[in-house]
Parts: sequence; C-alpha cells; structure tokens
Amino acid sequence: MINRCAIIGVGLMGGSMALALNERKLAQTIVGCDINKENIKMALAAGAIHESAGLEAAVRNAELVLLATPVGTTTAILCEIKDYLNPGTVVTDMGSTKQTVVEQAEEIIQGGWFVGGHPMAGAETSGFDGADPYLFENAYYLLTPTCATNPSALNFVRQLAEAIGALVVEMPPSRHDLVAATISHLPHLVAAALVDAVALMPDSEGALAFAAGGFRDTTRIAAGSPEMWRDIFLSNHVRVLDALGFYRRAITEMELAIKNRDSDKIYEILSHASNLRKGLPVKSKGYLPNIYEVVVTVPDRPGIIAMLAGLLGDAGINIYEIEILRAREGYGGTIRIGFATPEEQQQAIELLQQKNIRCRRKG
Ligand SMILES: NC(=O)C1=CN([C@@H]2O[C@H](COP(=O)(O)OP(=O)(O)OC[C@H]3O[C@@H](n4cnc5c(N)ncnc54)[C@H](O)[C@@H]3O)[C@@H](O)[C@H]2O)C=CC1
Ligand SMILES: O=C(O)C(=O)Cc1ccc(O)cc1
Repeated sequence: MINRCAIIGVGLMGGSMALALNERKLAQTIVGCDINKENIKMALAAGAIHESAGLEAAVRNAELVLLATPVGTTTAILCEIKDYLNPGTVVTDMGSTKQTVVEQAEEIIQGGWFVGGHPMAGAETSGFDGADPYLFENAYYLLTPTCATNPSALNFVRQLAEAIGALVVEMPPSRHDLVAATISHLPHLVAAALVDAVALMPDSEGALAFAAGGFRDTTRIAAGSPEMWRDIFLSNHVRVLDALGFYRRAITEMELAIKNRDSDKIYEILSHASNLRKGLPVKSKGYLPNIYEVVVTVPDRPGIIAMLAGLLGDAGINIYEIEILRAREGYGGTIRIGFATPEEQQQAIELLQQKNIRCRRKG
C-alpha cells in the first residue's frame, strides 16, 4: 500500500486514478492539487482524495506523485515540485505525448525516478465529473522507460497500473509518440475537421441536425477539451504531421479512384478498410476478447430493462454490457446485450425466445 500519493490535476484522468486507487485500497492518503477548485470540491466530496493542498504541500513526503494535467503544463509543474520531493519519490504522468515530456522530466527529476505513462482509456468529457474508478480496467497502459529510468521506479508504476486492472506495455517514447499520433491524435484531428467541414458546405445551417449515427460515431471525440488537444498537437507536432502524411496518402488514393470512377479501386479500398475495422475487438479497450451479443427489441415500458436483467439474472446468465441502441418513445426500442461466452449468448437467446421476446444473435 502506498502511504501518501499526490495527484496533480484531479480531472477526468487524475480523478479516475484517485477513485481506482481507493476502490482497491492501494493508497492510505491521496492528496489532490488542482487549480480548478470545482474539481477539488467534487473529488473531496466523492472521497476520491482525502486532502487538498498546493503543489509544495501536496508532494512533500509523497511516495508517489502522479501528474494528470494537460501535457503543456507538465514541465513547469515538475520544475516547481522537484525541490520538495524526498529521495526515491516516484513521479509519473498520464499525458498523451511522451518524447519531449520524458526528455525534459529526466533533466528535472534526477536519478531516473520519473516514469512516463499513458493509459489508453478516456473519454471526450473532462473534469472530475466524468471520473470513473473502472476506467483503466482492461485498458492498455503504455509506459515509456528509457535507459535512464530507475528499475525500481518502473516496477512501482507497472505494479500500480496492473493493480488498477490495466495491461502494461512498455515502449520507447519515440515509438509511443508515432503510435499515439496515428491511432489517437490523427483521429481527433480528423474528427474535428469533419465537424468543421460541415460548416464549409454551402447553406450548411441546419445540416448538422440531420446527422445520423455515422457522423456521430466518427466525430464523438471532437467534443474533447480544446486545451488538452491543443497541447497534444503542439507537443507531438512532428509525429502528428507524419500521421497526417499517412492520412493524406489514403485520402488522395480515394480521391483519385472517385475522380476516375474506378469502381474496382473504390471497392478495394473500402473492403480493405472494412476488414481491418471488423478485426478490432468489439470493446474499444485494447485486449479484451470478443463479447457475444444479442439484440433485443422490446416495447417502451417503464422497468423493461429491469425485467430483462432480472430474467437473465435469475437464470444465472451474467450481463457483460448493455446498451440502448435505438428507442422510440411510447413505442419501443432496441437493446444490445453483451455476454462473455457463446454459451451464455445461446442460453440468453433460448430464454428470451421462450418468453416471446424478440431477439437475435448479432454478428
Ligand atoms: N481525456 C482523456 O481521454 C485522456 C487524457 N489523457 C491525458 O491526461 C491528462 C489529463 O487529461 P484529463 O484528465 O482528460 O483532463 P481534465 O481537463 O479532465 O483534467 C485536467 C486537470 O488538470 C488541472 N490543471 C491544469 N493545469 C494545472 C496546474 N498547473 N496545476 C494543477 N492542476 C492543473 C485542471 O484544472 C483539470 O482539473 C492530459 O495530459 C491528457 O493528455 C490521457 C489519456 C486519456
Ligand atoms: O474518448 C476516447 O475514445 C479516447 O480515445 C480517449 C483518449 C484521449 C486521449 C488519449 O491520449 C487516450 C484516449
């Protein structure tokens, strides 16, 4: 158990970490530090942090200092706290970019006690309000040690990430930044550009209102914090521009195929992408195995979800996840239920059919 853990920035990520540490009783005292008093208030009220303090008081005697602020603030915060750390205090961050941050952190925090970290889980919301103790469950947690990293510090952070349910993968900071640029930063850039593209359309007013699921799915992340994403693009500008180059190549190939009315080429590009996309695990979080889904159509009645859950629960069938796909008020809706095994999926279908509930296997 960690005696005293300081979390700088108790927004979505720092708040989730605080909740996760408490949930698993991994830290005796968690002290939060944040310039946003609202987030501190919420974190204290939720019992996520036990105390709040300014930077100096927060990190004094802490065994672990965890930075969860926008990446543009990391270096300045490290400079401000470095003189108040005990020898051997482990310092880690949760920022989305690594190379520059790690280079600078290793200059500031001597002895290899800084370990770069990046949990590959999150949301488009920010602030403590959206914090979730299970955010890191089954998520990849990337660590970016270098030859300067102290092995005990690395081990400490690895064990912590594993203890909150994450799967740790180590990679060099430069590799991290290229991977993150391609699978995370570029998608954000594209999502933002897609939303802005609508505004470029002649007579665009009102067009957004017609957006169906596809537009919503591809642009969800565009609602993310502009401050956080500005810092990410600035900090990882080299790799983001590389990723943009890959994207430009893909777009140009498609543009040419459409210009040439090249039906085979368009089909080839789309089916290549479709196959790659279908190969992703159903859950957005990395390494989870497939889940086995059943789609249920039910009338719109109060208590209908409780009825479904009760029916399955009484039969000992565990619901792994549940989502309302569509609903028409007063009529009915479609609900997707996920199970961990094909056996449970089959049992659920048989049970629901016995009760004359419309359902089908998905996928
Ligand atoms: N949002 C996401 O999905 C993910 C974010 N990250 C990274 O985690 C870090 C935190 O992001 P979020 O928690 O989403 O942002 P957030 O906006 O929810 O929380 C950041 C918190 O840091 C505080 N803060 C800012 N400057 C500060 C300073 N100088 N001193 C003390 N507190 C300060 C803010 O007031 C805020 O409460 C960022 O570096 C981001 O790149 C990493 C993975 C996922
Ligand atoms: O909202 C989502 O789906 C995300 O992908 C969140 C996210 C944002 C930034 C990161 O560095 C990692 C994950």
